Amino acid sequence: MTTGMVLGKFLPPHLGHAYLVDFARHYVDELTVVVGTLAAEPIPGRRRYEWMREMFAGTGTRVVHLDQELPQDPSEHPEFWRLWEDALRPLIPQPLDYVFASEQYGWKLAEVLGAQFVQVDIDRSVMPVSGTKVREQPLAHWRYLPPCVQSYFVRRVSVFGPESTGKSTLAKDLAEHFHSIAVPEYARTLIESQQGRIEAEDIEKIARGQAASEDALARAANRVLFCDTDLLLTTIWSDWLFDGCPDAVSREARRRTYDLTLLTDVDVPWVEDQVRYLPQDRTNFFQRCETELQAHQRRYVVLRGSWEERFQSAVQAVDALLARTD
Ligand SMILES: NC(=O)c1ccc[n+]([C@@H]2O[C@H](COP(=O)([O-])OP(=O)(O)OC[C@H]3O[C@@H](n4cnc5c(N)ncnc54)[C@H](O)[C@@H]3O)[C@@H](O)[C@H]2O)c1
Repeated sequence: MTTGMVLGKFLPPHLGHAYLVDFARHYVDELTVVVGTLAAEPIPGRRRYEWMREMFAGTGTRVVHLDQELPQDPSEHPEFWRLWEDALRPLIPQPLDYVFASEQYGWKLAEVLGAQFVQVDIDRSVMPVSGTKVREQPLAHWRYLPPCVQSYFVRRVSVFGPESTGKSTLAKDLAEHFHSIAVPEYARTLIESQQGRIEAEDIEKIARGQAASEDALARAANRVLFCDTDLLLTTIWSDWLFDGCPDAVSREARRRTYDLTLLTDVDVPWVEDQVRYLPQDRTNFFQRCETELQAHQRRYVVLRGSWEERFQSAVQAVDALLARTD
């Protein structure tokens, strides 16, 4: 039986790393992937370790987490190699036959661990991507990211506002225009299943369903996810209808962040349907929406005018968002 090891920071994991790990696991019988992380790095180590576990689940690959604060380059410490050997030995099989890497340091690392070095793609010619490039411009390297990592970098756009102002249609139209997807409004699903009734206890179910749907679809989006409403709007509805909102829902609403919010104004005709509550209060509701967006320091754009004008303003705002590199 042959054994091997891949070591990396995976900051974040991308398809170049996936190629290296897949190569290695097809080369040996038993592969260990060591996810080495430092506390000060920009993406939490635990998350990277979980991503790598998810990416190779069911393949027989062992993924382990090394979160010791080790020097990162031989120039940083006179005992660099001994420190790394001591840290790695307890995590890897004995004996270790092969070390796989696309780095020159692989030669020395293999020697220290008593293994042979297998060089994979030093020039990164198969998957021309790096962690630095992904962190600098995640959207430009989208196709090199696995779905779990895409969901971390996806830009979230919330379509927000009073009822009957075209939110659902706009979210779907935007999704189509940007070749992505829209998260449907979960309240509608729930309320329709109750023949139009809503009670205070439904607020938590609505919030849970909305959040679950958003998180599920974040993995399937193409760079930008359009959310037909979000939990902040659920808290406003809860206040409006039931004079208060469960703490858990308010907390979760504060925790969730959006890169852009499109606030739809009420200068369009009212359309009646089963899931409608406040025809006479749309203007007040709109004002409350704007106040809450400001209080939560959300970046937002108000959409006004005809359906076409709203759509064009929304496209412009999303284009600007996708062009941003921050
Ligand atoms: N610099 C050294 O001499 C040295 C020696 C021993 C250990 N280390 C430590 O090893 C750890 C891992 O470092 P890292 O920066 O190599 O991790 P990394 O996450 O950048 O890379 C992990 C592995 O994937 C390979 N890889 C990256 N992009 C690839 C692509 N597009 N195609 C194919 N393969 C690709 C890398 O070459 C490496 O072998 C760090 O903690 C580092 O300090 C460094």
